[in-house]
Amino acid sequence: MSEPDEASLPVLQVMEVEAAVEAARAAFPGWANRSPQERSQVLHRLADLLEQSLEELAQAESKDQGKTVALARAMDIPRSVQNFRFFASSILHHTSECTQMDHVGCLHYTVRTPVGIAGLISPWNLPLYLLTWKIAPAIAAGNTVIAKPSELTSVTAWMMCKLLEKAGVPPGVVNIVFGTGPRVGEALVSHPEVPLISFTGSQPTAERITQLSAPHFKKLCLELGGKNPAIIFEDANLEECVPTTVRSSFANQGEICLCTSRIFVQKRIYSEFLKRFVAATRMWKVGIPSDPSASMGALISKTHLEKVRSYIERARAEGARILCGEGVDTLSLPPGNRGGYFMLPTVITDIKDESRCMKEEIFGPVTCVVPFESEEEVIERANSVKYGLAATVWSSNVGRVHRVAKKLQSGLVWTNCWLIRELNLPFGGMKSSGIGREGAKDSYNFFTEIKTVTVKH
Ligand SMILES: NC(=O)C1=CN([C@@H]2O[C@H](COP(=O)(O)OP(=O)(O)OC[C@H]3O[C@@H](n4cnc5c(N)ncnc54)[C@H](O)[C@@H]3O)[C@@H](O)[C@H]2O)C=CC1
Ligand SMILES: N/C(=C\C=C\C(=O)O)C(=O)O
Repeated sequence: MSEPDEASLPVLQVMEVEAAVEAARAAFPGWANRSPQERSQVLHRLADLLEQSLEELAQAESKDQGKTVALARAMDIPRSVQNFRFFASSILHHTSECTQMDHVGCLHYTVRTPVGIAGLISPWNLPLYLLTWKIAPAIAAGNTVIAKPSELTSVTAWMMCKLLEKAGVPPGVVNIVFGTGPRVGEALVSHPEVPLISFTGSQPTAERITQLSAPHFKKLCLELGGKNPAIIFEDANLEECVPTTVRSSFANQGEICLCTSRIFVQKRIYSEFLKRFVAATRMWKVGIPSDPSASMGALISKTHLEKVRSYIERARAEGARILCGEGVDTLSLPPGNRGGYFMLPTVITDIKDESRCMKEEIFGPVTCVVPFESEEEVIERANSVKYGLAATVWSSNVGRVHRVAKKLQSGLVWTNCWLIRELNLPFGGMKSSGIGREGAKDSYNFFTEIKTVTVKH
């Protein structure tokens, strides 16, 4: 067969979504009727196979995305394995509600059933990690899925496809479609037989998905960006706070929706914190992704690198100070890698809360540090952006930690730590950071329909 030409590619990709819907529709009754135990066994087998391919997958993820192999090996692939193991186990433990109305002789209970064909769309920053975070709960609950990884990072999804049959996933249960958002993503979102969409990515795309889904009243779970504050009180343990805040700002090149990008430091410790933070940032080595001593690899694309750099330029033009990183320090790379999309982790200060660098998601290795005086003031400033995804609070005062956590408009608050994940509990954001939550019970609720049954006796 000859290669398709450019003009026929969009049509073929949309036809692929149609074929995936047919396969998912055909597979649904058989898969939904299996017991949770049977589905659980299949998920465990898939987890085992992914784990056996850990090194190969980590190398591929790094090559495709730009992150270090060390991070893919320690975080992305193990978490993908854990996603399947976790939902293989949690699906066995759900219970339903029951209430009685003895005065009218009635018993009421709820039943849950899988929704049908789930549409899953994931981004490029944590490719297999986020794709499996959606596939695992969806199929554990008895749905069939059509999953679309980002067109920028599709390789590990394709590698996983080759393991599905071996794991015993019946044909048609997991369908992975490849292609761009406007072509393949929209064909999936607009399809009348796909009643549910779980999406992680940018706010403009989420808006488009919401518009396309509206005529069909689809169930939506949208996990979007953040402009995450770190609030550092004067009684914080800086020994722990500084290295963790460097990690929370620059892990995965700052390309995690949970990364810190606004650091508020109480005035009394501001200079001391800045001194230590800048020194620790300078130790955060940028290197080629295969370098085991590198903390950070390359950004995802030239376009993205330019976007991230443009924020630094903007801050400079506004009179902010760049303390380290881009334009201040020299990036040292082997000659063959100098054309890559690398940049140094960058710390900005003397910047106003109204600056776009303090308001908009940059999604790169850039963080701003500003001082604050009081608890009330910092809560108001932390909440003054449109996002509400993740915050960190650093203090040794237990009462304050609880008080501040409660007042922050944020779906997640980590105190004296960052990115310690409890997969049982709800994950997601408020305000423009999205709608819906994922996690053991929340994912189960999202990927099932509920029905109330009343029995008169
Ligand atoms: N979780 C997060 O918070 C993420 C945030 N971002 C933010 O978004 C910015 C842009 O990154 P992108 O990769 O362009 O994100 P994006 O939102 O465009 O892409 C995410 C996924 O949505 C798909 N998609 C794009 N347009 C679509 C449409 N019209 N219908 C259905 N699916 C569609 C893409 O193909 C990809 O699989 C980043 O610079 C960053 O600020 C990006 C990735 C993850
Ligand atoms: N959704 C994202 C990160 C999630 C991390 C987790 O579930 O642990 C993101 O960066 O887009």
